[in-house]
Amino acid sequence: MKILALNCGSSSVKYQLFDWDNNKLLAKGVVERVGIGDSFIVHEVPGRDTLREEYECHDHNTAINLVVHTLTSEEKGVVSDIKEISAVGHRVVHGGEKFKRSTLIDDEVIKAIEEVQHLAPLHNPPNLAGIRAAQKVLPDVPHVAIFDTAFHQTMPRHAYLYAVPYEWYEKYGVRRYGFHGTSHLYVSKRAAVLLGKDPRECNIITMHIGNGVSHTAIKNGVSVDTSMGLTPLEGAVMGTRCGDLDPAIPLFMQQILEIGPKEMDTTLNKKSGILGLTGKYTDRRDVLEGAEQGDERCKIALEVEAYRLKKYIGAYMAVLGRVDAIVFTAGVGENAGIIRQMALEGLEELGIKIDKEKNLKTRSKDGETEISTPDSKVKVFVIPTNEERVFIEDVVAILNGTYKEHTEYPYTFLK
Ligand SMILES: Nc1ncnc2c1ncn2[C@@H]1O[C@H](COP(=O)(O)OP(=O)(O)O)[C@@H](O)[C@H]1O
Ligand SMILES: CC(=O)OP(=O)(O)O
Ligand SMILES: [Mg+2]
Repeated sequence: MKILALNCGSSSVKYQLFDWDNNKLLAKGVVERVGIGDSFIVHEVPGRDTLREEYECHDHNTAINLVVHTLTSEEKGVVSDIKEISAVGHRVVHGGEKFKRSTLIDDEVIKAIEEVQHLAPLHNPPNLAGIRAAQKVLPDVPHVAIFDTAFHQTMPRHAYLYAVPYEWYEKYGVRRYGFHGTSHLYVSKRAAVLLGKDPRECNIITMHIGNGVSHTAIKNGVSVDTSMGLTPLEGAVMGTRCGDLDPAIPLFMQQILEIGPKEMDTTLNKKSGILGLTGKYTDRRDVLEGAEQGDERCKIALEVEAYRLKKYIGAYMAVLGRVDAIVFTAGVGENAGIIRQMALEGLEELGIKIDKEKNLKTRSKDGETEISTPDSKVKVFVIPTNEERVFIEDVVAILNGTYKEHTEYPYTFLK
């Protein structure tokens, strides 16, 4: 059984093709700059040279066709016929309150995803475009939706409710949903394996720091609080998103700048965060280099980002009471030792001690690594995330009728 995992972002399509029966990754890759111009595909097949090819993709439909063409092409491909693909798993960022688990896609599911797409405007529309395009090229196989929000549906109401008129929740679904669920699920379970414990006995803080950034407090294996909210705009400082803010600021600035809510929404989602603070960069590699060369705005951006990370660690330690481990993951969390150090320094009294040298050296390519000292009460791990692995396992479990709640261990990566 060969399963295709698709993660359609606003301007990219990430994919993995996995041979389940032989437990083997056949290929993975990404189409970048979809709909922007100068798009290209990076296609990796284990044991072969990585391929990078320019190919203009004006929309997600073209990008999905390119992915399928690349996977089935004679010289670059890994399957000879598209019919070898048995099912497709799609990341869907916002599932609202309706989806507490992964679900086989039908017209009703698509309708429900459409109904909440205004809550994740950067994410759900491309997710839907990806589903439609993939259904067109693979009409006869099951397609499964895997929701970012599903993992967080265990949050208690005191964590997911905002202190606004209660009818906003009842009538309009205004509450905290949380995102990056498959990443928080994957790395927290892997942390339990590293701790040698049952995930249901572990209290873990997961720090997903990529372009989008979110943190989760996981108590006895389930999400009890998370930093993103109604939309993926709340919480940490992100590449282009502001994160936590005095809610008066947008109203105040809308009046001063004489702009409407749409423009404000664009500013907070696309022109804030690291980009807003530096005025030029979103990629932390650029920011780190800038800071090293003395650029004051890059230094400020790093300080603000790291300080916010530290605040969430403190908050979630209070939420959990006892913490077994803190996990850093995603592009920045896995690779930027200096940002991890800035977030963790000064927390020794709280039982968090870092091996400074090891931390600074640790990168994604090193695999799962403990960066705390042996006498640190709280273990700190860098764990490369693998959201697509969760998609694939959910698809297989749904097809086999063995799908269970995640606390009941359907996942093979727990071994
Ligand atoms: N070596 C590195 N040092 C610092 N940051 C890095 C490094 N490698 C990648 N990143 C950061 O990771 C980000 C992308 O992370 P990723 O998890 O792939 O995000 P997303 O899935 O949200 O696109 C980049 O914007 C970049 O800032
Ligand atoms: C929800 C979210 O922010 O996702 P990403 O990090 O992929 O942008
Ligand atoms: Mg991501």
